[in-house]
Amino acid sequence: MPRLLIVDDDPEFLNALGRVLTHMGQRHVGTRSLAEGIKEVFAHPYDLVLLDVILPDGNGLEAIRHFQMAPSSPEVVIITEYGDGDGAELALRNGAWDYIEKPIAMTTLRTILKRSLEYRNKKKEFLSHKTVRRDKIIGTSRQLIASLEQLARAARSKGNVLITGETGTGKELFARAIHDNSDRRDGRMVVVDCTNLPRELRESLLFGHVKGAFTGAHESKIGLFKNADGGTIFLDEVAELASPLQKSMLRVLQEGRFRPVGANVEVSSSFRVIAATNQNLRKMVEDGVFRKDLYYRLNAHNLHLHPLRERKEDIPVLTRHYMEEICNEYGIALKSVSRELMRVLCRYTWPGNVRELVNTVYACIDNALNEKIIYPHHLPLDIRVAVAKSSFSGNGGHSPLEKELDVTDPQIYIPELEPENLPTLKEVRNKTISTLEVSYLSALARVSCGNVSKACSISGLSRARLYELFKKHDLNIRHGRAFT
Ligand SMILES: Nc1ncnc2c1ncn2[C@@H]1O[C@H](COP(=O)(O)OP(=O)(O)OP(=O)(O)O)[C@@H](O)[C@H]1O
Repeated sequence: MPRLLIVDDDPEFLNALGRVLTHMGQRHVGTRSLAEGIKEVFAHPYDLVLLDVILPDGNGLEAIRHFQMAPSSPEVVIITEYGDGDGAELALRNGAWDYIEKPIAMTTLRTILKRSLEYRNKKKEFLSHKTVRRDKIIGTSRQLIASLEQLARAARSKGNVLITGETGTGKELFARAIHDNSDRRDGRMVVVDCTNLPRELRESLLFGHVKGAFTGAHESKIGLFKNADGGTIFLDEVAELASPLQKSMLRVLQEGRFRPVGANVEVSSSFRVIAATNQNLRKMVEDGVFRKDLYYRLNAHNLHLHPLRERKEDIPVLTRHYMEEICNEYGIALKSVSRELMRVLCRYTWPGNVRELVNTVYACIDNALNEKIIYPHHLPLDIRVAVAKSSFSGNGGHSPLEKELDVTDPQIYIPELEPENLPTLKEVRNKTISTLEVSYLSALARVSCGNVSKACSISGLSRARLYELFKKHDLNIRHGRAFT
């Protein structure tokens, strides 16, 4: 049964909401400050946190990520007395599931609980790899999980798929995953780069030809569509298909039959099409430069991949994954990523998306030579320049994730204080270190997916010290994605 945590400093509201939840049969716990709430969520697994905004020790909107970093990574719903558009935007951008105003109508509460818990179950299913083998697809952001859901749906169905997204977002990677998860996985996935089809040879490349069909056709040859028989054909950059080809392609897609160049009879092939584009194909249809009928044929399922700048949460995990992979490829010891470097990576906008990130990791490793830790000065100059420029552009380029990584930011951990209650420096220091450790351990549990050896290698901690720290903070290591 799902567990809910309420964080609200108003005892009356806490009691009233608690009674309603009990009446609904929901298990719940109430806490009255951010510190208490964060401690609770790190100590026990929760599915949903109902979080107030104005709390005695800080602002709930700024603490959303801290709750989500707990081992059970709960969904967060913001509940506020003073709702406004900016707060709602900030809440959703910081990863909240929803933003609602008090007093809360029973129906609203019911709907939110139902939807968020349903979403959470689905997410669990995807993350546990049971419904879809995600293979090399790395990332845990909400956007990536949504794309994985679309992937699973597309893989189960027989319809064609159109994958959209900017360059380097992983369209080909997802196409392969759809094929590998579909019932055509034993057939081939044939890739056709539609930008690169030589004009005079394109029909023969796609549909094949018979001997003597044209000068140089010394042998009969089957084309790419026949090669994909029983499998999948991946039309990369489909927006680049020349108009005459769009017409023949439509026919092939409709009939599953085509005539090789110079042949008298048609051949058939059973294939499924996955097409990809970084263009706005719908707009091209409206502008009359792409066939509407072909567009609808291709777009039985649409899978959209978000640019990396909209899912910065994936940057650390992708960076570490490729750092490990490339160090293995080079046969060198694993290099670690400094916090400063990660901060710069999270500030950059990644116009070339994951491909650019992968190339950047290569460049950093090359530039670091024998150094064990990668720092910002190992980055390619253009990235350092872009980030430096953006930090003078008003907001300092700070993303919520960057703040999250900046675990030493004292504002996060020192509550607002009355002058007469100012604690000693030692007390503040101990509290800050303690909060920092809790934050770090939970992040560690998440990035190492519960693998103790990996966690020790990332953190530089011995096994004994790792367990000691978990115990010290009363974190239950058996829960959620904690260590096994
Ligand atoms: N979620 C991801 N996890 C791991 N690697 C990824 C992910 N997304 C993309 N990549 C990697 O980024 C690189 C680019 O991916 P891919 O070629 O699939 O992008 P694309 O969208 O097809 O690009 P283009 O539009 O330029 O053809 C590849 O090395 C791929 O493995």
